Amino acid sequence: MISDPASKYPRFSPVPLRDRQWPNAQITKPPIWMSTDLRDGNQSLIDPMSIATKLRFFEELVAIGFKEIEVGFPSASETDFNFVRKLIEESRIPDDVTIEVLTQAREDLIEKTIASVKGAKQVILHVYNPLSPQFRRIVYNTDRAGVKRIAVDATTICKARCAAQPETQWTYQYSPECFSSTEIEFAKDVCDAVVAAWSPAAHEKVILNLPATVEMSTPNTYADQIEWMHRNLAQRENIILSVHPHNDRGTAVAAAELAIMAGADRVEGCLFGNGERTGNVDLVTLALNLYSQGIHPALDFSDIDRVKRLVEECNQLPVHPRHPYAGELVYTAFSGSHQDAIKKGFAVQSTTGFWQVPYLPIDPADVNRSYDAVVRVNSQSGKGGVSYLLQQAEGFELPRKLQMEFSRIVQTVSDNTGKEVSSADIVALFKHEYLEAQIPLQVQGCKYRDSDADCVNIEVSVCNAESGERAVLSGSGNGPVDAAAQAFMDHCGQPLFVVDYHEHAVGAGSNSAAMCYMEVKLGNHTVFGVGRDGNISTAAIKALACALNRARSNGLDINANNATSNSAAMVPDDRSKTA
Ligand SMILES: CC(=O)SCCNC(=O)CCNC(=O)[C@H](O)C(C)(C)COP(=O)(O)OP(=O)(O)OC[C@H]1O[C@@H](n2cnc3c(N)ncnc32)[C@H](O)[C@@H]1OP(=O)(O)O
Ligand SMILES: CC(C)C(=O)C(=O)O
Repeated sequence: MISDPASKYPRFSPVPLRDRQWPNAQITKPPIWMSTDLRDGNQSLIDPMSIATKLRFFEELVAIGFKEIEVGFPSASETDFNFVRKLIEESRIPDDVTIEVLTQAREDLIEKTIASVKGAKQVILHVYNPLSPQFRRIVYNTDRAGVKRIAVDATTICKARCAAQPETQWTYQYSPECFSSTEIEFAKDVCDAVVAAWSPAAHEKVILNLPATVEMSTPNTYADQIEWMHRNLAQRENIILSVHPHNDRGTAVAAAELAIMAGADRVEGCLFGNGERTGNVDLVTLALNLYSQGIHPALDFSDIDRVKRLVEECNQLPVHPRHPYAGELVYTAFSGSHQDAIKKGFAVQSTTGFWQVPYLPIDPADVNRSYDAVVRVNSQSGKGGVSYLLQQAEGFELPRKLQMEFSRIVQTVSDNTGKEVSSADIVALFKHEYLEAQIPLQVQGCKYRDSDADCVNIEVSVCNAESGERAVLSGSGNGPVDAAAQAFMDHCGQPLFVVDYHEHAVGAGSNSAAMCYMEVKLGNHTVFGVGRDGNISTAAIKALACALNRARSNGLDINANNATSNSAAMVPDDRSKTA
């Protein structure tokens, strides 16, 4: 970098438009879309597409809903010429789709281009030449009159050649290449002259396409340029005003949107922003930006991954994982507060009414992306994401404090591995930490004896999973949980108090089970236990046993084999069997 860029890069001069109207405008309908994937996109590829690949892409563009498709530069390559012939000769162009072909403003190239589309029902013939001072001076060594003459002469030639092929319905398109860096009055002068040379019939319109061939200014400046042209062009009523923004500054989408607000009727671009250098404006983003504002773009991206796969295969270029609406990671939240808000958003989101899930501008389902992939967990994640995935995968509804406890366990794993923790990993961790925490105490069953409304007497059969010893623990209380707590307290020799518990069913019908999450105070320790069983009381008793086991594995001194006055001592396995 040089210390004074001002000595190397002149600042862009704005156009004189003080009473600009576009800042107050709103976009209320989609523009006319024109896909130039098979021309501007194709010309920028490392390996340009074969005829077969172009055909696949063309068919996808038709399926998406494009009605105008620039299919190539037939005078530049045999592949493009033959591709256009194939489309026409094999009747592959639907009646409501117009193909477009590009040519330089040179007679020989115009002739070849017109020959390439012989037999087509309707064609947009697109002619361009650069007008800017830089190109006049450096590339073409001519003056204003010189480049204007090229444009007007080419238009006159096109007019005559098209008239000789009347079976085709022609639309003429002229692009003053480098429009955004051309003196604006001069660009208007050439465009007016071109339209006059074509002299459109009453029902006919000429497309004037004003490219930001290289994006050189902030998008508001481009919008000023478009509004200026919109207000000053001589035959505006006979003109479809089109824009063709490139993305050199990374603001092509904004430039296109502001240009529509400024009066543009039509946008040319490529899917996912392919194109020369940093690309053309991304039509997927533009379309889905409209969609997110409640305006149907008239393009179908309801299976965005299918479109993305096809474009990646044809272009041999990947779509960035964070590409708006389509990237692999864009319906994913890693950070805790985002996951929390998304989880809460899904909980309040109903099937009707406005979309209101925070952090997700559109419903992923609308582009056939799955909710399952919405939340992913790494070391930046919090309880929201972890518990969301657990709920999605297994239907477990963890109470808040348990969510906090378990997310710390998950975070330790992700900190240690430095990697994302998958949904399957989270389920396995949860099962290992809680549902399989059956050492030493494993609940085998329970019985109630002589119980009434005020007092439940319970006998819990347990087994020491390490030694195989068994015991029956007895307790009494005002309900099954209270009675079981009493039995376990006596057994482990520690004061035991159930702080909180939460239950719910998972699954349905014969596969349904009860889940119980229990917060237990053991001595000075608070610990969670989780139990799952077909019987709701047994699930609670298993949760209690789980809490004891976890307290012990966390270092709390619990004598699992403790015998007290009202509980049985553990006995070896065979003795209990024979008893
Ligand atoms: C911004 C864009 O993306 S524009 C589209 C760019 N795409 C392409 O160019 C597609 C591939 N192009 C090609 O293969 C070639 O350029 C061809 C086959 C079309 C033409 O090749 P060539 O005849 O060798 O011409 P080339 O493109 O090098 O241009 C040379 C001449 O054409 C003139 N020329 C270039 N562009 C234009 C234009 N748009 N209109 C009129 N004349 C032009 C130049 O002034 C130059 O003239 P000179 O020989 O008198 O100095
Ligand atoms: C031919 C024109 C429209 C072009 O591709 C450009 O200026 O980028």
